[in-house]
Amino acid sequence: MSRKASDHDYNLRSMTNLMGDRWKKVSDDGERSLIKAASSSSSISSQAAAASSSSSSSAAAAAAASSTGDLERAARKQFQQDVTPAFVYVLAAFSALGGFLFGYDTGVVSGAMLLLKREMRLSALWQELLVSSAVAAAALSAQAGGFLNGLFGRRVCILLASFLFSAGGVVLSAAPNRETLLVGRLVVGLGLGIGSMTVPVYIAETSPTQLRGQLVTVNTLFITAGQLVASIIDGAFSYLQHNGWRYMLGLSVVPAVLQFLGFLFLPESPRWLIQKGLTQKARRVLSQIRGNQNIDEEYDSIKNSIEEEEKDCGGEGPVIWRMLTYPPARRALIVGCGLQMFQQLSGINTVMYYSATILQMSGIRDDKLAIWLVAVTAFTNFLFTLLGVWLVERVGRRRLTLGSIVGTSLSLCLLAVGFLLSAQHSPPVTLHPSGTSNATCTTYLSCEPCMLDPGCGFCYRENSTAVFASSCEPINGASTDRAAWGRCSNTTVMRDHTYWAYNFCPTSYYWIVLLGLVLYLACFAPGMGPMPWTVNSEIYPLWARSTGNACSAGVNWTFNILVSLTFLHLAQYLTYYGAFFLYSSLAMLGFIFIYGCLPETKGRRLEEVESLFEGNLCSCGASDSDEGRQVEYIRVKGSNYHLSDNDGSDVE
Ligand SMILES: O[C@H]1[C@H](O)[C@@H](O)[C@H](O)[C@@H](O)[C@H]1O
Repeated sequence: MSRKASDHDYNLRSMTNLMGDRWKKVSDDGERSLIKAASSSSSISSQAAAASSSSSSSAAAAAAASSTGDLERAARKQFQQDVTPAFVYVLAAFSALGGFLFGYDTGVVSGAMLLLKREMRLSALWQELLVSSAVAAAALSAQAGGFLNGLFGRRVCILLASFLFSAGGVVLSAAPNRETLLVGRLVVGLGLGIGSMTVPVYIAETSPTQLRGQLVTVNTLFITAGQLVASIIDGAFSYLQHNGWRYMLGLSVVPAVLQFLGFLFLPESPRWLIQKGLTQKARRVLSQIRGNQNIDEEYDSIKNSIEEEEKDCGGEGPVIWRMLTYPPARRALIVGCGLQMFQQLSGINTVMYYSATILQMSGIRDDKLAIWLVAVTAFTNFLFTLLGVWLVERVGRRRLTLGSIVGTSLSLCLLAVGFLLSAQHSPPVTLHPSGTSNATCTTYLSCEPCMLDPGCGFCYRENSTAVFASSCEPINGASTDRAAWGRCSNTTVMRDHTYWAYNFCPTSYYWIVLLGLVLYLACFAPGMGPMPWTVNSEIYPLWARSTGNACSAGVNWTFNILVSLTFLHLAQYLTYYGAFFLYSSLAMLGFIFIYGCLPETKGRRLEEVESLFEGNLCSCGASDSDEGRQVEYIRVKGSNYHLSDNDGSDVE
């Protein structure tokens, strides 16, 4: 069937001629109203039908638009109004509170620990336990989340996660001793695991195709917002030496309760309902979240795909076994877990954690100021994730991830070069006091080996041109913020220009490291930060979606903990530059993996994505050419969408 453009239609073919290279144009100009849709003619017909059913306002809007640019803008705006009822945004926002809690609870603990270790006299082991227990619990509970999602649905799991976040927050803020703190962190960790795997799935399953990438990416934006707010709260309450940590850890209860209350009223995912045979309810929910659109086609497509899946993949045994033995699902699982693994191996959490030190290297030695500057790092991460939200539906997941990981790898190299130059020009130790309890520290000849020894720190004076009167001294017990004795045993910043550097060396190459840090965040945050979550929410067939996301979220948390726990040892054995060169090479490996294996899912219905994994695992990259099979539709002036294939011909 050939769709004719009405008199009022804007002819896409002539428009694209006018534009020359349409793809470049689309990504160059966000206002262009070319919206790509999947190639299935059925999906097109329903979208077009839906669009034509509410056309009167669009005519008025477009009539006012006189230039091509205005027409395109009007078309895009009208399209979004017609196709996306506000309810979808409400759903996404309440769900993404889970992302916020993810970011807040993982971010706030470092600031809380600074106060806690003094007040509760925590040993290094207990500090490590309190930080890592939540992440370890998350890695495990993500697996349980997969099972619970399949059994009770997305909504119940989000309710459970927000309940755990709230309960954990209350326990933490009221904790009388370290054992109770540990229980609180474990409860929060259980919430983290379940929430982190459920929220992206729920958003993906409720969003319309053309907005799905953006809305799921908003969840990662909320993660970075949570990290940003955590760093601000850490900064603010660090002045409250007594009980400040109770507020830091307890404040997460607010968004958690808000999410819990919201989800008492929000609906279950229609896809899960159809899978469970609750078809009437599913239709009601679909109508509710699709507003004035005709839902028949979407409903039928989900239902058909479930029936087909049951025929094709309805083998016996646990879902994970069926996934491993059914090639398309197995390939999707490898891609999903690989993406999450490479996200963490690119060192994001080390770089974020280490940013305070990098900033101290740049000459900011006041601890309080360094805490605030961590908020600047978190803000940069947030800002560039926002760029990712804007780019994901414009350039697609594949290109965004590839570009991001190349940039990430190069900026890690730059960071490493900065550290290498700093190490090569490390200031010498000029004073060697004798007769002290820790003889090893006093034997180091320069700052670099002294700084890399976890038991020692560098104490020095400096004027505008050089470092002098420097010594390597043991730390004061478990505390790393001052020396055990001598000039640096009082406080971190001395009045007479004597400084204590625990995990950095004074260097004039700090600007390279600082540049590396900014470039790293600018490259990582739009792509490698959000895309692993976004892609995982889309690539599994419905029967395998909960389990697939549970596994990949588990991989994310496991590598998160592995990378954080090994960083200091890595730095000790390989030095800082060695560690960052290693992360850079791992990111390069990640590039090869993504180039070979990640297909483009943009513009495809969730039910259509499985077909992308039907070839060989590493021929997915070829799916860039799938764009040749996609069509674009645009609605301007009148009531119809004009459909055109990539070669400009009308769609049959
Ligand atoms: O996608 C998120 C995000 O990039 C965060 O900044 C990071 O801390 C998480 O580990 C990651 O999973």
